[in-house]
Amino acid sequence: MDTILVINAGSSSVKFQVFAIEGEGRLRRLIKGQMDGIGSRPRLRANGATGDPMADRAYPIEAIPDVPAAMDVAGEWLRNEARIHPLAVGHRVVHGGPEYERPVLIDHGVVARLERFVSLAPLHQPHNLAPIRSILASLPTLPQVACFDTAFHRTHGPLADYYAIPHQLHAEGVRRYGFHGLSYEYISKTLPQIAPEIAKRRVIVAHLGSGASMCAMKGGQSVESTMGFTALDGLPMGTRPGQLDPGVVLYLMSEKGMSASKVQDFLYRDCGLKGLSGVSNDMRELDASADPQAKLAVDYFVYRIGLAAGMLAAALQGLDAFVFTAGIGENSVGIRARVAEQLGWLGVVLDAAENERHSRLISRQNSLIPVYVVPTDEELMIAQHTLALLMNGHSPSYQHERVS
Ligand SMILES: Nc1ncnc2c1ncn2[C@@H]1O[C@H](COP(=O)(O)OP(=O)(O)O)[C@@H](O)[C@H]1O
Ligand SMILES: CC(=O)OP(=O)(O)O
Ligand SMILES: [Mg+2]
Repeated sequence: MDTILVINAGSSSVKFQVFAIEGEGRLRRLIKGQMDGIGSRPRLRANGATGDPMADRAYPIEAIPDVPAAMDVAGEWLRNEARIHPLAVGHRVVHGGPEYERPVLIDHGVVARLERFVSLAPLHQPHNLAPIRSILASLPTLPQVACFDTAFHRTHGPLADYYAIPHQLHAEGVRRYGFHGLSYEYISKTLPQIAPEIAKRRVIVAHLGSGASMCAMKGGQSVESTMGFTALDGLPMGTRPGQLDPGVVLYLMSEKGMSASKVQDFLYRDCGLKGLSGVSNDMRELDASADPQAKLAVDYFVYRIGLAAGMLAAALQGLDAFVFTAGIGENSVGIRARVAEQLGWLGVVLDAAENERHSRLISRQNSLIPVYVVPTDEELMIAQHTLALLMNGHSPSYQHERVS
């Protein structure tokens, strides 16, 4: 059977899926797995096509200290236990820089170009490129496809793409790229099946995971996002601060004597929920904690989502729906309830019972803005792009007409 393997390394997880290629370019999911809880409670889980469990193993925190260790365990399981020999491999690559506005077949030249963005996504890009390089070395003829977090946002107009800095820097690539694009693309493709009329209008999608961002969509296209040049900006995250006055960085360097690489490590690994709470980067542990700093960190997370919603609603000049997705958005009843409360001034009225049930629609009938929970599937998007490149040699660009 011909299969496609998809690898998605996030900041606290390594996700993978295997799809069978069926007639007329259809895909059927065979395996869905992840090694998650990196840095808190590492756990490998994999399920087969019908949700049947194939693996469920917990590891001590020291056994899986980081993403490369998680990647090794997941890779070993796929090779030695699941015995996967794919026809092609699709990879999530977080940063595509200014030149990649659609998925691309990988060769050594592509890898070299993507290496240039390692410093712009140090939590992700090295881990995205490591399996690509290792497959290129061991199986050089196996087709590999890179799918970018940044590509979906290339529909942004200039006002959403520029910083107020000299133009030359924009020309060099210092732009507001935005991330989590594969997740937003999935929501954009799925929403027309859930709410066809609303999907054509103004929607805010909140991707709340270990990394977190929000996207303003008009007619299914991205017009604005909370993330920018790197995945540090916008909402507070597991270990990243979100929006920060650049003066804080200057202070760390000039007053604290921190080098650029120390500051980088600090901003990517020691801030966000982890830094503010001093307890954990994991929302589940913060929810369960009685520590007042843990409470402050959760309050801050909810507050900043509310602020970002105001900003994105302004970008859209109104709002027709709000969507929750990703680890926290799909699973945390409490965070969803608190965010909905923050959105009360926009006319959001939560249905507490539907929220508890994790229903697709969690707002009441009299809510001015319907609120949805849509589980994301970045791996399916990657598999579809990989198959499209295998079959036609190209994948659709997002650079359709700009939405004004
Ligand atoms: N039931 C839950 N309640 C609260 N948070 C949860 C729950 N389940 C998962 N999460 C959060 O989701 C995060 C992982 O989200 P995910 O989208 O998988 O992240 P990433 O892809 O960035 O690694 C975890 O860090 C955890 O905080
Ligand atoms: C870009 C980013 O933050 O990704 P993740 O949420 O998977 O860590
Ligand atoms: Mg993720």
